[in-house]
Amino acid sequence: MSDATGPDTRRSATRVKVCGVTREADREAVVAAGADAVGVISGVPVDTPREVDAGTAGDLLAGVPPLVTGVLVTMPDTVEQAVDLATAAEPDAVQVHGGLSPGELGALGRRLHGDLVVAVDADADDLRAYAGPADALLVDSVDADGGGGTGQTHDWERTREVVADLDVPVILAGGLTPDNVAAAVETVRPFGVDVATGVERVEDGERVGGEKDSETVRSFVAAATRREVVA
Ligand SMILES: O=C(O)c1ccccc1NCC(=O)[C@H](O)[C@H](O)COP(=O)(O)O
Repeated sequence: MSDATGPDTRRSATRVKVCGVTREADREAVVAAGADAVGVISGVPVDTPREVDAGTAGDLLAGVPPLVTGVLVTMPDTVEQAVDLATAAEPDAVQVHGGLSPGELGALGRRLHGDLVVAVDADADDLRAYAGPADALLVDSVDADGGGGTGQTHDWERTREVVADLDVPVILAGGLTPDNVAAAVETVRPFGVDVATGVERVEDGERVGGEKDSETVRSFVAAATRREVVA
């Protein structure tokens, strides 16, 4: 904890996950930037340029080096579906969005080899119920289907209360960018932060969905962790 005289160790230890990696070169850029986790999205019913097929997810996750966490991000209809995908892709952790109940998430967690990250709507009332089966709770600005990658921020003050209230590590997501992530960390004091669209490549003023910009990724990690950007 920070005080008037000492360093703020919680602040400097913020973990960073970069999500929606679809290409090997982007995975390498994310790792080189010093991110703690690489998210690969597969098995989602929503239309997103960040989704890859199960085989590609497995290949991308297999190339995540030791000491960096490869996260499979999915929206299963059933526990079985998530187990099958995780068995095929062999991630270090699984992040689940969508409609599984807390009971189903508990059953899923018991069948996974790695950690279970449960993504929840920042506006939901029953966050505590979802924290129970989760190894970490990802508090996100989700769309009507429960999917992420919306690029929208939410009420950080409320999420700060969630962080203070729950014992489980909380990862802040939703509309984070290199420009706002330091303020978000300062306000929410999360265990970690997560970004997808905020580090994508921009061409002719338009964001290119599914493609990361290595410079922006580096700036994001540096801003989230207060590290210097190394050219
Ligand atoms: O990114 C997606 O398109 C997506 C679709 C369906 C389920 C999950 C998805 N993303 C999960 C993430 O962890 C994102 O990083 C998170 O929602 C934050 O996204 P953004 O607001 O774009 O930073």
